[in-house]
Amino acid sequence: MEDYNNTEFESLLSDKYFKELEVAVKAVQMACLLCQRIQQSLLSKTNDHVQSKDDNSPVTIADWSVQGIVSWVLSESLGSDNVSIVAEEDVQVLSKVTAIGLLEAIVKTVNECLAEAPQFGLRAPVMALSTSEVLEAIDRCNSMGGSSGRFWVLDPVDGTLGFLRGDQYAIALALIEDGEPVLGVLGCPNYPVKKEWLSYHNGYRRIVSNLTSLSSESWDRGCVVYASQNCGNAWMQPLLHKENKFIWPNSAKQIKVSTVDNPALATFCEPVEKANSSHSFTAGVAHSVGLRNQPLRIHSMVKYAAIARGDAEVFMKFARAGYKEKIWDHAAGVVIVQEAGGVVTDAGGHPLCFSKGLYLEGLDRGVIACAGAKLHEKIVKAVDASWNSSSL
Ligand SMILES: Nc1ncnc2c1ncn2[C@@H]1O[C@H](COP(=O)(O)OS(=O)(=O)O)[C@@H](OP(=O)(O)O)[C@H]1O
Ligand SMILES: [Mg+2]
Repeated sequence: MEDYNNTEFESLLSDKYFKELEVAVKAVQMACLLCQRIQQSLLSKTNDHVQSKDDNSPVTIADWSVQGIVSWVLSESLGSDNVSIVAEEDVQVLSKVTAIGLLEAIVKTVNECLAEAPQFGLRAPVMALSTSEVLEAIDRCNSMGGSSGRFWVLDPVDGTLGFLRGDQYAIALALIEDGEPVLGVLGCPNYPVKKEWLSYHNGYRRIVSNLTSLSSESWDRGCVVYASQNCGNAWMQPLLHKENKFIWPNSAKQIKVSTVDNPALATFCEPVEKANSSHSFTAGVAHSVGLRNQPLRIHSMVKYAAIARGDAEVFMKFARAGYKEKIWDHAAGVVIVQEAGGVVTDAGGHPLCFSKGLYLEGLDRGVIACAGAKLHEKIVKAVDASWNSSSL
């Protein structure tokens, strides 16, 4: 990881999407702070057994509120006529009479968060947004994607389980133009900026910081990683801390994938839940290439950030037959890994297809992201060789 360098950032300054990137990074930074607060209050309750995403759960409030603020910030800065968003959550749910309490909590959370906009160099609403204005912002997230024009893709809280467990989750925002992801921004509110902290479970890091009154700054909790297509650079910024002012692009550092190209020396990264990706299949592939390291299991798209930052070399996701991968679970991560020097394809070696609506249509078996082309070629071959003997 190298320090921020003006010459490299020049390539972004002249980038076609520079304005969009700046607004997207600021919106995701704001959303990260919102999610950190909600996750903190969730974990400080005696309610240790929260394991579901019921209608009024904190993660539901976080999901909708992030959708509201990202949509509002993008529209305010870029013009609402230019903003079309595909997002995970279905707005119909909020129109139900039974959702009144939920809606009140969302409006409050959105307004608290938007009041902080000036800290990020953005305009806050003149008056607190009304319920109908919040609903209007959320309702803008009704695009169905497609192969032409521009649309944003948002996963407001990716890795619901990680969020509920006090572990990793991501806020993922990408811009797609004519079917191609051109910008990717991943907010990782619990992913440590310093690699040394990675070997400790997030719960442990939290306990240590409470016991020793280490502030979250001391272990640099949380970062935003981002990239613009064809810039050949990807960047990481720590999350903004209380009272600080966000200066674009404050303390951005360039990130690069690992240089390890021998699969036997690589670290594999995969979903935590074996229901989401076959652990036995990926263990078989790992074994076949002589890999000895334990897999790094991380909730959510933070896995893409881990590859882009060089914390792991291979990310594989092989869902059960019949499951269709969604575009919002991959778009941001793909741009970031590719610009950091990595390669992302399906198991047939084809690029992921973001132009056919909400799903990665035509995906061959699963997703493979690697730190470089040589390593990728070897992993694709190993997957092919293991596939026929697998039960997937
Ligand atoms: N059965 C199944 N198979 C594959 N993928 C699934 C499945 N169910 C859900 N999902 C999607 O996976 C998203 C969570 O990503 P991960 O698989 O990386 O999560 S985890 O590490 O297992 O927690 C998760 O994103 P969120 O819903 O935003 O959390 C889902 O979109
Ligand atoms: Mg998701």
